[in-house]
Amino acid sequence: MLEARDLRKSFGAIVATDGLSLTVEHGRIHALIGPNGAGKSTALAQLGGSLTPDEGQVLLDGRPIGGLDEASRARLGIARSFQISALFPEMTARESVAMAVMAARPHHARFWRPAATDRGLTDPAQAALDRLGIGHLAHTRAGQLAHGQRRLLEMAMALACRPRVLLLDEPMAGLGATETRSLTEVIRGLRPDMAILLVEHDMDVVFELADVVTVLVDGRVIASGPPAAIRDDPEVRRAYLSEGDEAC
Ligand SMILES: Nc1ncnc2c1ncn2[C@@H]1O[C@H](COP(=O)(O)OP(=O)(O)OP(=O)(O)O)[C@@H](O)[C@H]1O
Repeated sequence: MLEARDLRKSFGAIVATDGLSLTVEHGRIHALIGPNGAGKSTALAQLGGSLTPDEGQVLLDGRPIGGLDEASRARLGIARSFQISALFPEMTARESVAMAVMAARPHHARFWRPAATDRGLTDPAQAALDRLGIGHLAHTRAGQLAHGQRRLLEMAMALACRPRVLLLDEPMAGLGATETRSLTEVIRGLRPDMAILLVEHDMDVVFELADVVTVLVDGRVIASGPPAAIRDDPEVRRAYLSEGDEAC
């Protein structure tokens, strides 16, 4: 569904993406792992459209989308977790999600109608909050939510756009054990409906959820395949897994 073909991206002398090719398929969770600075976030940014590759192609359903910006890709169904810190803390959870729904609509000539009262926006927003188990927080201001609740709100905002492809950059970062458990179940529940690319440092989560694991080191793919094969791959163990979590 979403494909990267031979992507290359450098920042000065740093080669952050060095010929990355991967395919994220519908109904599958594809994890992208690797040590610090391996190029995971840079790869995600190129797929999401916030960063332009120096070379290579990004394709959705076989069609090149490299010329589209992040907003245009979102309208095609590629969602990325929003950064809640960039939002207004005064907005309620439901208003925040309603804004995300509006932004993802192809024809959002709705500015004359407040997002907070437009049922066409608030109903899907409430449904997304309910799906993540935070429906009861609909009228709580984003700035008053606990960290774990904010992460769930970010996810609700991404889901409210009914994405076909979901790009997740470290969704478990900063979550406690219980929150990690519940977000893992949420992501598992999304699998049948979309293609998911997951960048995550928590290896328990990765190996529990992923159908395919791609390992990046210095911007290059050193291995890609089913979790069991990746876990046993000697090069992966040497480069990454055997170094433990502190190598993440
Ligand atoms: N905007 C930028 N300008 C300069 N260098 C950058 C920029 N973005 C990333 N880099 C560099 O590119 C390399 C890859 O970074 P990236 O953040 O993609 O790695 P990562 O695998 O996501 O790391 P982490 O696991 O620590 O988040 C690193 O060496 C990083 O310092």
